[in-house]
Amino acid sequence: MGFKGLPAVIERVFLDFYSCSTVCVLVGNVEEVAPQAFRNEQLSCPPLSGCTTHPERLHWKSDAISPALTVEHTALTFPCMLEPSRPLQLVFQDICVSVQKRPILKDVSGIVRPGQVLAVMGPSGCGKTTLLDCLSGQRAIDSGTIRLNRERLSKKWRRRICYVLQQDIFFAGLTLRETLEYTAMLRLPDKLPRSEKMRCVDHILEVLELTPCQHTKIGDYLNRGLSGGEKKRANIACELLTNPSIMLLDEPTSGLDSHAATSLISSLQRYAAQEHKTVVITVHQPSSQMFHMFDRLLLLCRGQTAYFGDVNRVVDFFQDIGLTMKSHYNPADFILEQIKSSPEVRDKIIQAARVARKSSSYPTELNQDHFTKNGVVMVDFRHLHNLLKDDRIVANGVAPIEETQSEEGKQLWMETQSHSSSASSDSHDGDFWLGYPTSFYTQFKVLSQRNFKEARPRMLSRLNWLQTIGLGMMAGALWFQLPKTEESLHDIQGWMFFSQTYWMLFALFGALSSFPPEREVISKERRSGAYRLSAYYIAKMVGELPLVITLPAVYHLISYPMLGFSSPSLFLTMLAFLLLNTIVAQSVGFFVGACCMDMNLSITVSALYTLATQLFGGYLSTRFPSWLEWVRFTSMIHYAYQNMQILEFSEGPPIVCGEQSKFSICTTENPDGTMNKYIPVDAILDAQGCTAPLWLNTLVLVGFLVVFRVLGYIVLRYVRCPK
Ligand SMILES: Nc1ncnc2c1ncn2[C@@H]1O[C@H](COP(=O)(O)OP(=O)(O)OP(=O)(O)O)[C@@H](O)[C@H]1O
Repeated sequence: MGFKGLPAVIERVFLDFYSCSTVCVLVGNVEEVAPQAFRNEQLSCPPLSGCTTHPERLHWKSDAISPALTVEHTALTFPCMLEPSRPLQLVFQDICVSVQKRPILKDVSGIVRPGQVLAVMGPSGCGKTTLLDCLSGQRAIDSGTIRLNRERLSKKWRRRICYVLQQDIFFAGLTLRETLEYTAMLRLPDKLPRSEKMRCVDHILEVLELTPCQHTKIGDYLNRGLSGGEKKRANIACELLTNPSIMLLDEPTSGLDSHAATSLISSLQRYAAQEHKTVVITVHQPSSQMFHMFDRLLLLCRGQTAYFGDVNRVVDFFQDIGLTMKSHYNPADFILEQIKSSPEVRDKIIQAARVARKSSSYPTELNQDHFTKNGVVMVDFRHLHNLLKDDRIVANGVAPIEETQSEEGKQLWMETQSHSSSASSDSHDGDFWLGYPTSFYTQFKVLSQRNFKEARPRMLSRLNWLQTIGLGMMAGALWFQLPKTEESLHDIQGWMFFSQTYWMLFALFGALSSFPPEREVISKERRSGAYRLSAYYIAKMVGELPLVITLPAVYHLISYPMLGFSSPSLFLTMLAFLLLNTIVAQSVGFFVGACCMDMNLSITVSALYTLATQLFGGYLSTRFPSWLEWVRFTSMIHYAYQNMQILEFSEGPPIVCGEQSKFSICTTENPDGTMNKYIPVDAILDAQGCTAPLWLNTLVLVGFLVVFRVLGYIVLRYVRCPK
């Protein structure tokens, strides 16, 4: 097989700005030719995966044996080596949803083809968001069907559908670019090199005109960052990155000025047309210019279809039932006014929409029996097929369309054929679309980096540094160079108890407050199938670890030597135990934060627990009513405090007995007639009614750590899982 001249063609294709996403149509023996061709050319970017590793994805004409290899390309505008996403036709039939027996959607049907934009309009509360929730698979429907091409919507499609929510949910402290970079690292497949992922980010920023503000923080109501419109576009940008087949956007234009809204819809419309995406947008009151950018319109009225069809025919539809629009009037305003005018007019419109369903121009895919007639699947793939033919788009699983008698261009696929083609398409891109896009390791790495970056300004804020240094100095000054005598014993224990309690509560409440804002982002990302919960959870623990131990370490560094430094090894051991206790308390904070959706409730629960754990810690009181004795064993401060005492009093300088000692060991003579000069550590602990050794206390603390972290995971996994 000769392919002289090919290098130039390939080079041209690949050096094009859109090089790496160019869909190649190789006509020839692809198994032999393509890999060799791509190998021979030292391409500036790794070869298109679809061309090399998945030859079946190519538009393949085995009978077209050409002496020269022909390479054609389409200007798909995704500038990186993403898998070409398979165009999907979205068909929903007779969707019914009710909440507490109140119908929210009633027999709502529609169809959107690849390259089309469907606008869902209607008065507030008519069910637009509910419909998008259903189409994204995030809300169960009572009856009806939702199909992508010919297959019913199921969980496996979730990564092909992107759902841009009405709310803009982000980490406020990250910049726009950081947000997009982390999204790209998490949601684009591992086989794409980092440089390619960054190219995708650059491209999306450019397409959505976000480049000038890429280094601006997202911001929130306290710290201003991106404007409302920029946040909206950032929201869309995050979803676009994954190159989905279907885009659902809930009111993307709300809060934007008329120009920004029109320009956004225009970008989306161009994007849908060029890249054959299926787009559904809910809008409230579009301008006339924006209205005409949509291809199809679904008008909802109290959960029922008031119109479904071409945008350009809606005015005629209203005219046919005697509702005439004045010239130069915005059709969007006109139809919404009619729908809201009076119950009679409303009923008339809904009735007319029902009649229209029976007309011959109504899409046949929306007929009840379309997908099941005679055991065959009838799909109108005319549009898809034309796209494939005209634009040389090669879509996974759509390529082997066999044209039968093409009455009105309809394709008749035997069930068996369609299934085999589907199976192959699903299997060859299964890793990306059906499994997670990235490995556990990548998810863990990226999420821990993101967690560190996001949490650092919060946990190591200037205020926290000031507080820590001030507190360390204050504690050091208060307990400065205490003599190791029985008279000072209570004060030394005071430093230990205070240091333990303060840092444990600091970590607990820190973990608690980090959860509510983070949970929204995590739920959104998990719903879209971006990563495993386990990867997030472990990454959160690891990413925040250096942050949670920094301040207690600084405090210890300042206050402990001021208290009285005896040896470096004791200093380090005390530090290690202080940090262990802090991490244990953080686990409790994770658990409570995961359990309680309500911040007030979680603060109340934590305050109760921490007060109890302090009271039973062994410093404030050593005598407990017998029926409350057991509570001290649930107090993490009890174990932490015991450990500090064991270390300090056994490894450090011994405590000299007081003149009028309350310890019997100091007042009782030894058998050899001598008196004890020092108070042994056991005697100090005995006085508090505790004698557990260091290893046992440590084991219990580690048990607290493991149990609460595992419980936190179980709660997030099974109780607070995003719907
Ligand atoms: N989980 C729910 N519980 C109770 N009512 C609900 C629930 N979900 C939706 N509804 C009700 O269903 C109706 C449709 O809500 P939906 O959010 O879909 O409307 P919408 O058309 O998107 O409104 P808007 O344009 O104001 O955003 C509303 O009356 C809403 O109160």
